[in-house]
Amino acid sequence: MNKIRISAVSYTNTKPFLYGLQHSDIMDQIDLSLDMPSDCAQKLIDDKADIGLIPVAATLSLPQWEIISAYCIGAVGAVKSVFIFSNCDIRQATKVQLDPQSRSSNNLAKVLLKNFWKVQPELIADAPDYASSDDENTAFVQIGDRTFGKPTRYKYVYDLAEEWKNFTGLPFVFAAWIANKPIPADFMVAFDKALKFGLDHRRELLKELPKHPDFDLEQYLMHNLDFDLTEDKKKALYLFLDYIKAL
Ligand SMILES: C=C(O[C@@H]1C=C(C(=O)O)C=C[C@H]1O)C(=O)O
Repeated sequence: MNKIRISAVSYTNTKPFLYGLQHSDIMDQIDLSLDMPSDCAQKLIDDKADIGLIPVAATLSLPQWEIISAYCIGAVGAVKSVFIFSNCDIRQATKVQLDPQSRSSNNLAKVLLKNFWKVQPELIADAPDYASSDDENTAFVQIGDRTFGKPTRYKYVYDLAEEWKNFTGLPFVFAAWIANKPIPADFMVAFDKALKFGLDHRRELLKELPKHPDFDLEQYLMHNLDFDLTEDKKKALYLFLDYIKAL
């Protein structure tokens, strides 16, 4: 049988899932690659992967897709790794530079700017150095491990999962395990069992991970990230997709 090709996110947020997969027999059935989120999405769109932990915003570019797991990369309140960093209040920003590695958070920023903050800064998708600008009124989106320790460096810091909660009262789903074709049911059961093993062993995993001097990894993996794809998170996911379609 051909191996099932899986693209997972290469950030710390996905380490519990990797721990579970690497401690299970399912590794023999899969061909696993670790990619930045925008590439996870592109691999599923180009049919270079069968399953991806993809930014949920990218489902809008897939002709066929199905959620195949009860787990996700989500948050109920502040997530601590998805931000708009700014030197001015976001309502005064004239430009917002987007993170090329992101699909969901760039869209979340757009949804919040339009519907929550009700402002229309210029959105820049391909800034040569998107995370730095001399201009006081240029803000930027950034996701993942590159944000660790950064919130103290900016005058205005917006945690986008927290702002979404302020806006909608709902949790948020950044990425979900999505397939672009039917996947055998017995594989899905074994896959979720492996993911759950990883989540249940986060304390063991934490002992293996390098320490960050200015970031609380334990708080992040145990509390800020919320991995259960609950009914409320699904509701938030479909609401988010509706907001993106209306941009
Ligand atoms: C919480 C995070 O969620 C992520 C954000 C994503 C996006 O913006 O497209 C995609 C996958 C997740 O890794 C993060 O990266 O920090």
